[in-house]
Amino acid sequence: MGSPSNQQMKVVNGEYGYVLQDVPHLTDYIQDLPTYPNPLRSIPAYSVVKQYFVDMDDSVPEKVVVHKDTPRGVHFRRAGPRQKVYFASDEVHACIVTCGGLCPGLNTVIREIVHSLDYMYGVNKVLGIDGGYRGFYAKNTITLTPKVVNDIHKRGGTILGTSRGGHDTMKIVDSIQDRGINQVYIIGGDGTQKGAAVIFEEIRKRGLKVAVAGIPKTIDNDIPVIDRSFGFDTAVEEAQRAINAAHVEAESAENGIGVVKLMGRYSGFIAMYATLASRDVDCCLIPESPFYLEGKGGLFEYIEKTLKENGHMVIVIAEGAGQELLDTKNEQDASGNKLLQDVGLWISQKIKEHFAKKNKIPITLKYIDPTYMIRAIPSNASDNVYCTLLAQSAVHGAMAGFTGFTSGLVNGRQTYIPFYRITEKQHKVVITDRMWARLLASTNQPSFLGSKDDGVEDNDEVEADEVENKDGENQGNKETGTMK
Ligand SMILES: Nc1ncnc2c1ncn2[C@@H]1O[C@H](COP(=O)(O)OP(=O)(O)O)[C@@H](O)[C@H]1O
Ligand SMILES: O=P(O)(O)OC[C@H]1O[C@](O)(COP(=O)(O)O)[C@@H](O)[C@@H]1O
Ligand SMILES: [Mg+2]
Repeated sequence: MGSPSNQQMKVVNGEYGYVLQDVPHLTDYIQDLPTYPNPLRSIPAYSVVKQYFVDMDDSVPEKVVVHKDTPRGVHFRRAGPRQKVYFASDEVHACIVTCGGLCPGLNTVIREIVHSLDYMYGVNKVLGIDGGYRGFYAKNTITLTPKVVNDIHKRGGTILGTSRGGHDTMKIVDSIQDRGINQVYIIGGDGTQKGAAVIFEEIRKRGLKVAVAGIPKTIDNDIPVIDRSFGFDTAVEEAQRAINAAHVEAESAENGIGVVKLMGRYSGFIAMYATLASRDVDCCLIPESPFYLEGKGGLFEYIEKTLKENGHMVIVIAEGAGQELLDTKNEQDASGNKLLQDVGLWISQKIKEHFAKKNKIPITLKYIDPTYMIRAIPSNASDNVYCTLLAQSAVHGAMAGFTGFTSGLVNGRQTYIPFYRITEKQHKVVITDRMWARLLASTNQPSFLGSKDDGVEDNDEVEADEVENKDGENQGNKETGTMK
């Protein structure tokens, strides 16, 4: 994707260093659009809520830890229903698409978009696009009604299907135009949101009255700005089952070692949180923290020491960890994501070889790979509520005429975030933050910083994040009540 256009970069500067990184609005490029009173006013459940409508000037700060002399900093527009809407109920023809890898909660988001459109705004023309972006021009659509989606939150996956690759901007926007769609809800990760940004750009160029709303999806929690991604909480919880199994197996054998691989292509949040939650893990390996096997301060030395002291151990490894140590083939998936080698299998083999060579310590190693089992389950209670808020915020935003935005939780508040902030970088664990230090303290594992080629100095992304995270604690993206 090229640099964001001026339309996408709407910045408002206020007093005392206040900055609003605003999102585009249909009126930015279409003049004299009619407005309508928000139909929520006449719904009994909502009409009793005091101050139900969000004030036009409400915004949410990106950083909540401040000093007395620092400027007020970057803010995002607060999400929620507005007094006026820019679509009449019977004028709306919405569509929903899910792209990229699976994540717990996708069906809940789909359900809640359909329900919010219908029950809050009286909209009953909603299409599901089958099989990701390419479904816009290559497949049939699915008619979505509250009845059709009523039970889907109990199922894993996405009832719409998903895919990688196949993003053809012109064909997608042609299809949107030909079908008379005027609200597009795009659920997906970093790749998907980049695709959404170019779709928005083309729609704006064509001058179409079409609102484009993104809902951030990533089981890896690798999307910046937002507190955490939906499905992450579920993934951490489900990972406990695999870790427990590894621990039981390891404990039951002499010199038992349990190895658990968890998802996390570039960001090790699932592994880090699953480790912190479990307390049975002796070593957590993530992509952000390079490690080495042999010699002083290396993994083998630590395994030997742990087996001697405890008689067993559990290792959690994120799928993207240690890839630089493997024979990587440089292959990509259809979306351009690097295809990874199975690091869990590799490390299990290396450990077995090491102890076989030593001949002194017989070990029993069990390797557990629950990655796709974790990804395919329905979302837990807390993620279900979170998905509902994300979906409702997206619908309120599109109805209010906002476009080119991702709905996201920032410091515990729902906001509208411009696409360029979501796609500009990946959110990663900062290994010099307190949260990683807590993990090292809890597992007692080596930091692997002793090696001269530990890679930390060379990791630009980590350094950039470190600066960003000065007020943070390596959780979602900053200090919040949700993920401390
Ligand atoms: N830079 C990009 N521009 C346009 N579309 C993209 C871009 N990167 C990825 N996509 C599209 O977004 C979709 C999902 O991307 P992918 O990386 O597979 O998953 P995720 O969105 O979960 O990161 C795919 O259909 C892919 O073609
Ligand atoms: O679904 P695939 O193609 O097997 O890819 C697996 C990848 O998908 C993920 O689960 C999520 O990645 P995306 O958010 O990019 O879809 C990664 O953790 C994992 O590396
Ligand atoms: Mg991705």
